[in-house]
Amino acid sequence: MPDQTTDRPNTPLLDQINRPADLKTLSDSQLTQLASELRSETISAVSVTGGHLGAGLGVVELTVALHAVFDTPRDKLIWDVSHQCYPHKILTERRDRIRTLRTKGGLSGFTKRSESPYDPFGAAHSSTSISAALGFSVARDLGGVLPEGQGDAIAVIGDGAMSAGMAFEAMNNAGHLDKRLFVILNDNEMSIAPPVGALSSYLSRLYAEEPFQELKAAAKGAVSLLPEPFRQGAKRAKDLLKGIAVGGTLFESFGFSYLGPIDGHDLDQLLPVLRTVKARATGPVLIHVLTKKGKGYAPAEAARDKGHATAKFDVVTGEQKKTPSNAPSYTGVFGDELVKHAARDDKICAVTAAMPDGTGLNLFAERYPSRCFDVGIAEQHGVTFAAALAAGGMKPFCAMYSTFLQRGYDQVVHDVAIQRLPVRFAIDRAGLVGADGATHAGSFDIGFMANLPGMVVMAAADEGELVHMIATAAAHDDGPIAFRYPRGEGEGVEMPDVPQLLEIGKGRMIQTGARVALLSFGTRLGETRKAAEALTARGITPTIADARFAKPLDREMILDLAANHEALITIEEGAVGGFGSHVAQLLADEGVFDAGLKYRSMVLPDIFIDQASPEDMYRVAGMDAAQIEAKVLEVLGVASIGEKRA
Ligand SMILES: Cc1ncc(C[n+]2csc(CCOP(=O)(O)OP(=O)(O)O)c2C)c(N)n1
Ligand SMILES: CC(=O)[C@@H](O)[C@H](O)COP(=O)(O)O
Ligand SMILES: [Mg+2]
Repeated sequence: MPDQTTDRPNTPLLDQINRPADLKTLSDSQLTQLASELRSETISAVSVTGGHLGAGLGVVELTVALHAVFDTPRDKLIWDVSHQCYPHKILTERRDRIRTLRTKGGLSGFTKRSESPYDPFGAAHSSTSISAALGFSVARDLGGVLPEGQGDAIAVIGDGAMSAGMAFEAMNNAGHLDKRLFVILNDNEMSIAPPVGALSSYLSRLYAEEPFQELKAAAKGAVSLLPEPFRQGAKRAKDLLKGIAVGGTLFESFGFSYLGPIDGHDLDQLLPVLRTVKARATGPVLIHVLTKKGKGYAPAEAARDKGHATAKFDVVTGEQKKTPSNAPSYTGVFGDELVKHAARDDKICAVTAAMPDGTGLNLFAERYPSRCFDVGIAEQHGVTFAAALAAGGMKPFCAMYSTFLQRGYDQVVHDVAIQRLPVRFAIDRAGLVGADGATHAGSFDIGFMANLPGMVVMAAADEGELVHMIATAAAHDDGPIAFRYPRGEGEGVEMPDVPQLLEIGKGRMIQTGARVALLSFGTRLGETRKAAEALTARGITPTIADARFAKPLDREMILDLAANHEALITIEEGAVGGFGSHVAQLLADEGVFDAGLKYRSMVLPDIFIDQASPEDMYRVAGMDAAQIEAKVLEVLGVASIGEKRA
């Protein structure tokens, strides 16, 4: 029951836990009680902050069991993606700050080395945990020294994350090195969307073949039944538990001992199994644990995404407190527009890497299921697959978040760009994204796409522009093309009745002024306009242009702006090495600096910016309207308001 005075759950046992070592003093039945309190505390905390709820609720018992059995931080507990780490944070000396999750100055929503010694390896992109656990195991065996010591390495990886190539690369290597390490496969039959692909079917078969109830009944005696040692002997744990032979598992062929499936919500199963493997394992062991995403909170269990991510919510009703939107989201505009194009052109198809809802392709999948491909968490494969779809005469839109496209970069270079294949990259979550912080910021795509020969790179300044760019990309058959747009809602502009086909490499003038030209690439155009208004009030009316293209550049427009203004400032939501760098290169090559142009480039600073609201993050980056105004004043040598007052 919640404590009515504070709106917080009653957690008498949890209140006595300051660190994981305290769990060692609890009996198994107290650990079960602790898990229940930990679940209530997690729900309560996320109701205040919003964030990733379902995954954490699914691993509450697992978190308790792991901390009760292993000795963190000496043992290295590595959470894959780490969106399920909130219960872990509560148990590892961060409960006092748990209601600051994902906010400016607060706890990160992911594990983070700089935050706690209990987070030995940061994550937020998926499928890195087995590689990391293997690295720790090898470092330990080679005598690597850490202040907290080095014990076992344990990776907890979800069924979605397990489908990615990197997880298999790591297992391949781990089986070969034969190091003692533990992989907990947390199988909840969910990714963000229902998982897809052969591995998912394989895992379902694994436990469909096991009469789970029988296994549950046998589990209390599991310790004595476990094979010894795990790595040897023909019989598998599951064979022993059930008394029949069902053949080797995929994981065993990688050199892992396989144990499971076990009920990940039952501490009577988890504790003996973990204690035994800790005592006896010599090589790599995979423990297959079945859990429910959203477990123990009805609204999450009932939700389509099992409470994967939520806004702040009312704990009693589960109702989310979403801020009403004033404009369509960029993602929504992309999803709607692509469906319209697909209706007219049956060659248009779409690829997502496990993010059908996040990229807006869910609508496409509904309407044109045979032309929409969720490839799972497999950005590398997704890009190459799209390249071959293009080579095969289709018109693929490869829709990925900027940050996740990073994982498919060699494929962008090697399979798409070098072969000049017309893949259309819809790059969502471009720029700073807010609560997910630095790991999810789309900071680098302008740089890494625009430096590729033959790649066309566009950025939408608003949702209307996005409509034009989708149409332009659909029509562009001569090589690859990319368009980027941010997370969240658009500017509220009037939507075009008919999409325009943009001339490749041509920008547009927004307003003509004097002395200084502001050349924006992307959605900073809104802040640029605000800055221009403030400057106009001070008697300086800047010229504003929207570049639309970082590659190819609108040379004519840029050189014209340079020739007719005392100063030129470029503004983009990306790191150094992007649009501004290309403009600077052009200006240098054309000798414009020799003629005395004052040039400044406003880019994301050379730091990883921690989570906050996107507005706050852009302020930290020095890129809001007031900071654009200040930059203009500085470059023109005009005293700013602050300086005048001083
Ligand atoms: C490389 C990469 N691609 C996509 C994502 C987005 N993503 C975050 S969690 C998630 C689903 C993970 O599913 P699973 O591993 O089964 O964990 P669960 O949420 O079910 O606990 C996805 C696709 C990501 N974090 N990293
Ligand atoms: C953990 C993860 O990678 C995703 O859940 C991500 O947080 C989704 O971000 P959006 O909310 O922008 O879709
Ligand atoms: Mg899952």
